[in-house]
Amino acid sequence: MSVCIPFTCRGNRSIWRNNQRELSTANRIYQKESSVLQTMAPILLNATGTDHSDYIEQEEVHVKNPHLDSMEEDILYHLDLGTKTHNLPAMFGDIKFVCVGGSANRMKSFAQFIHQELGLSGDMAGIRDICAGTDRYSMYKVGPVLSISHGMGVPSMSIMLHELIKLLHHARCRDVILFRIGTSGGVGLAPGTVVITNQAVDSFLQPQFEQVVLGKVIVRSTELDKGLAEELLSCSTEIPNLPAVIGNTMCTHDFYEGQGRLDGALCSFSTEDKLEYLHKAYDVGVRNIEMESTVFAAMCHTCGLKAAVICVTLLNRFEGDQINTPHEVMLEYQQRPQFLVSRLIRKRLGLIQ
Ligand SMILES: O=P(O)(O)O[C@H]1O[C@H](CO)[C@@H](O)[C@H]1O
Ligand SMILES: O=c1cc[nH]c(=O)[nH]1
Repeated sequence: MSVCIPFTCRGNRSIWRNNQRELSTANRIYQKESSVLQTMAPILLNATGTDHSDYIEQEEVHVKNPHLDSMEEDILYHLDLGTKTHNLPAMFGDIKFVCVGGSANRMKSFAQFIHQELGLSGDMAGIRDICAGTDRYSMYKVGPVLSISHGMGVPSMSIMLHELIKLLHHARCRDVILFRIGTSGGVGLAPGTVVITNQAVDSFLQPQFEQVVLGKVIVRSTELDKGLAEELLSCSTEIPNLPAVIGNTMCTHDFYEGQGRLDGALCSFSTEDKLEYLHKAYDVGVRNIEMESTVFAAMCHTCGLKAAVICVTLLNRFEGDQINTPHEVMLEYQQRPQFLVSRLIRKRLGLIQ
């Protein structure tokens, strides 16, 4: 008996509701048979190849770690979840869309917004933070959508993603799509423009993510799903006042010097040096700068997960460094990636044309 209920992304709302009913029946069975289920994971835990095509054929969530196979229990420490303490297939088995963003408040607002957008019943005012037992990340589940904060920078995103991908794997999720909905500095774009990432590049403008492992550098591709990016761009044309482009996104390890800002506590370069760097980035297609896209793209790509990065620009970096946009305008800007992702989700669920 598997609790992984087939889910048709392009199906309609009633299919999803039926799946909810089946899932809760399955969960009751799970509670009786959890020991049997422990041995039935359909996931290739011990996949060790390096070629992405080794993993992409089945649309399951692949964990590339053979050691997990022999662990009796997996504690997802920073999410305050675990395989023995929580019935992960019951709690998360129906997840199809995962939206991540830096701020805990933004991801709570997104959960409330998507609840309304999906036309679900119930009061969302007191929505529960699934990770409330830890103050590292916040997580909300709304039907087939999971909304999670990741904090700022690559290490924070990376820790969250390790545990999120294991969570999706333990929960036996299938056909999951991940979106990063964030903010960024624009390069040659009007503030408020949404950039859908074509390629995530590092500070050397290379489409790769470098991780130091046992004192050696491992390089991973930051390829994102081109079809998904085009689908998002097409959704943007259906939403009024939502300027969007597809462009490359530079991911840095710092907000100030690392992004060529002249206004940090330290600055070792001139205005001319800054502009030369930003123009060099612009010439290779960079249209925005943020701080997590490379590790997000690399980890999703390696694990065979479809992913997209959608960040609104808060300023045009050719024109300045300080973010002085009024608070209400900033809030409206931050909602733009959410509107876009919501539209795509509703289309995929068959709720709108
Ligand atoms: O708005 P979020 O998602 O936090 O993303 C951007 O904003 C933060 C810097 O202000 C960095 O995390 C950067 O990537
Ligand atoms: O300039 C900016 C704005 C938001 N986030 C960034 O990382 N950089």
